Amino acid sequence: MAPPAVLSIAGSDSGGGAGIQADLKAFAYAGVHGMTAITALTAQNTVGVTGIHPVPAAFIVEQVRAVHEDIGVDAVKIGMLGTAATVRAVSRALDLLPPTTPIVIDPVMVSESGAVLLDDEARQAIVTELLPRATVITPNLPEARVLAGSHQSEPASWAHTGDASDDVADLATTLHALGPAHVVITGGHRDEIVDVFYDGIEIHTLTGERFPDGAAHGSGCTHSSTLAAHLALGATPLEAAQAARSAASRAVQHGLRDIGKGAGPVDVLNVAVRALTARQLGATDPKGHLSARDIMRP
Ligand SMILES: Nc1ncnc2c1ncn2[C@@H]1O[C@H](COP(=O)(O)OP(=O)(O)OP(=O)(O)O)[C@@H](O)[C@H]1O
Ligand SMILES: Cc1ncc(CO)c(N)n1
Repeated sequence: MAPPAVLSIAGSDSGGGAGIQADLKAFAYAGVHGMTAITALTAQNTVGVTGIHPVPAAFIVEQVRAVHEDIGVDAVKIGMLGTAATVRAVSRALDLLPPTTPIVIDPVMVSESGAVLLDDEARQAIVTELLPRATVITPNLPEARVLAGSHQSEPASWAHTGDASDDVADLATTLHALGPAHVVITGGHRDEIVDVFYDGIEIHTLTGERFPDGAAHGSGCTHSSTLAAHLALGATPLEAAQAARSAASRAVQHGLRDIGKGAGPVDVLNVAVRALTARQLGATDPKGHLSARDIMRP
């Protein structure tokens, strides 16, 4: 039987750490077929973003139409949007899909390296046009504060610092009132790594080990894509959020610290390949960097 087909509507990261490049790896790790509708090209590496080239609105819709008409879309993950025109195009594109299609929105605002990936008008458009359509939204703590209206986006202050005074559960409730069916506030920006899940009734805290942040570029993209994949596979939103937390956390644990001069990319696939290799061949490469081809060899 064919695996579910999951669509990422997101930006491209030329450095291969975040954006659609991370999303496709997360889809492969989850065992679903990944598809993409690219919203913007970024010229990006581990240190910064040197250029952003938005895709014309009509062409964003065209990409979604193409995959919907032939392949079908079992769940959607939405990442970097950039401009209000793109937000509106994505909203139009979602109108093409059956209304029951699970939609996961990661309201990407700032890259790990500090670059602004969403302008002010687009932020407002996300709140009015997209949040009410979401099955799950997955902001990190600074994004949650901005969406809740309590903070302006101030990239320089978005360091990974803990903020004990912030009541994350209250924030989740405030965001839920904006229309999404479920809210996950991810924990990467706090001292303790706890994802907070809210379904409109109960708060659940998803705990786990914190690994050093050295190679966490793409953790949020890996998280939201895994979540969408598991919804497509039939998991409940809470189960999907747990699977997403676990995949993102392992991807940070095995992140590639030696790639680039900044925060290295997370690595969700290599984890899977190593695990398979160890199980199937009873051995791993001393460096642990095996390709899928290596494990397919007779
Ligand atoms: N250092 C870490 N150790 C373990 N898990 C982590 C770590 N950092 C992030 N995570 C997990 O990764 C997922 C994404 O969280 P995070 O808050 O980092 O997203 P983000 O800030 O949107 O990511 P990005 O940096 O890609 O924009 C969450 O499930 C979170 O718990
Ligand atoms: C294209 C893209 N999407 C998302 C992020 C957030 O990590 C990024 N840095 N780049």
